[in-house]
Amino acid sequence: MTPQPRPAGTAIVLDGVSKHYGEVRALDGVSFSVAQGEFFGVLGPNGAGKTTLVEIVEGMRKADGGTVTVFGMSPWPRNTALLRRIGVQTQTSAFFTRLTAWEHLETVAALHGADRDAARHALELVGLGGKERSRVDDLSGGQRQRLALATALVHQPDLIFLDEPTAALDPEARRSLWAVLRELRGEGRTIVYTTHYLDEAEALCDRVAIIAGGKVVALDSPGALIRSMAAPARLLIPADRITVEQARALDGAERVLVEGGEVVIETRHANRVLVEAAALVDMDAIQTRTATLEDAYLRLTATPPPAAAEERPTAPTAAAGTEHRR
Ligand SMILES: Nc1ncnc2c1ncn2[C@@H]1O[C@H](COP(=O)(O)OP(=O)(O)OP(=O)(O)O)[C@@H](O)[C@H]1O
Repeated sequence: MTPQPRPAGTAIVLDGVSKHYGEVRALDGVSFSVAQGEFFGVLGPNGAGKTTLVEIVEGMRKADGGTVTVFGMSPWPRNTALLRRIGVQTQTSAFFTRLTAWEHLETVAALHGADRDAARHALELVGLGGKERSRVDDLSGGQRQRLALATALVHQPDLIFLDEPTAALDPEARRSLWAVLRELRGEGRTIVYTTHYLDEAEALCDRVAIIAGGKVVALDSPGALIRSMAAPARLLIPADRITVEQARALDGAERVLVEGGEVVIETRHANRVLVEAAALVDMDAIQTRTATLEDAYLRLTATPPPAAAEERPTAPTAAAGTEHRR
């Protein structure tokens, strides 16, 4: 995404933050900071500790150890000076369901001490301008998601927490919400965004923290993470155009798989393999897929197989270096 000028300063600082629930160590010495104006993603498998982390920063949970500051203040105990600077959108956002979308937002704006113009701005920003007279009850799932976002934005907070804001949206609605999120970033707001949609994190985030087992296992821009993991590119060639043996013989081919009707060649030297493959197959038949954040994420969060598994007899495998997936 195009870099935008950022407001100077740091929005969030975490230093050695830990949290236990009984025996469960949900967070274990988490330290990082988020700059003002940054679009910051928090990624990780189920149970990694993302919600716990975000709730601690929001001031909804107390950490057991370490320190947290948001705009230089501690969010715990509940800090009312911070509340007006923070907007929170969750999967379970509460609505005044019997009101219209406009009445709902106007009410939320009034509770925050914001004016009607702010409510109007939030409604337009999320693309619900045409639905202001619809009752909240009558909105579709996607429209409710947008209203949840508008509700989090109505008081024009400096720092916005988004929890899977595009969950359950159709592809077109997702893309149009991406434009809204980019606009928020363009306004210089800081965004902390939790998601399992890695394509979305790659498209939107300046940096992402990948959390696994309560620890930060990686933190960088999506591009830098992809490069640092040296995840291979994939060349896809229809299986009726090239044999697995021919593919394996190409200089630079590291792994060859058959997926559906395609021979898939994984390589960190895509150009070299492409030139070689083009001598055997029409170039138009070759599709190239470069590595994505999802590839890097899967490598970073891969759980090693249990030790006992090594002692189990191994199942017969396909030819070395070749795997078949269906
Ligand atoms: N209130 C709680 N009491 C006990 N254990 C909890 C509580 N909340 C979370 N945990 C545990 O703490 C760990 C981290 O949970 P958390 O909800 O922070 O993970 P998460 O990354 O947000 O997961 P998900 O992606 O599934 O929402 C998990 O093992 C979870 O079972």
